[in-house]
Amino acid sequence: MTRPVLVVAAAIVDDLDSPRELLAARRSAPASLAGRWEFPGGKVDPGESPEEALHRELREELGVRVGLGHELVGPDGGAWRLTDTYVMRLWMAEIVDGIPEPLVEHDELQWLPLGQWTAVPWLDGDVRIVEALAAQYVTD
Ligand SMILES: Nc1nc2c([nH]c(=O)n2[C@H]2C[C@H](O)[C@@H](COP(=O)(O)OP(=O)(O)OP(=O)(O)O)O2)c(=O)[nH]1
Repeated sequence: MTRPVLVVAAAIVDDLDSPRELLAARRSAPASLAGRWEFPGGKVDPGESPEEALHRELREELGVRVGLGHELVGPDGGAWRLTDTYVMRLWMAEIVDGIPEPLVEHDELQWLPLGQWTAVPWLDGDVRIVEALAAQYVTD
């Protein structure tokens, strides 16, 4: 069996200490994934640490600089299995510079209010992740 490819992504929230809104990104490509929502991020390049890759992807995809919070540790060796090919690690994050825009790979961004984090059609592999995330932050 070949090793899964590591994807790193961010659950970008308005405030790491008290999240009210989560940033979801709608994929524009490839056609099989277009129209579904995901956590911004991407694959780790050779020689990069996961955190370096995440900062690079967020700069390229959204034009923002972020501060990272805790990692949402998954059930698959600490990560989240997405498909036969991909496994993902996900960090909480907060924007420290820039206004996010859908620069590449996405055609829309949406700040989802707490209580509505599962309300858009996420990629199949992300559904259980966003449910686990939402369960951490209960609406008052
Ligand atoms: N970024 C991201 N990818 C996800 C998520 N959920 C999910 O199943 N994936 C899948 C979609 C892709 O098949 C794969 C990651 O690929 P990607 O297209 O984001 O990676 P990348 O930015 O490095 O892409 P590229 O340079 O190779 O075009 O993981 C998610 O929440 N975020």
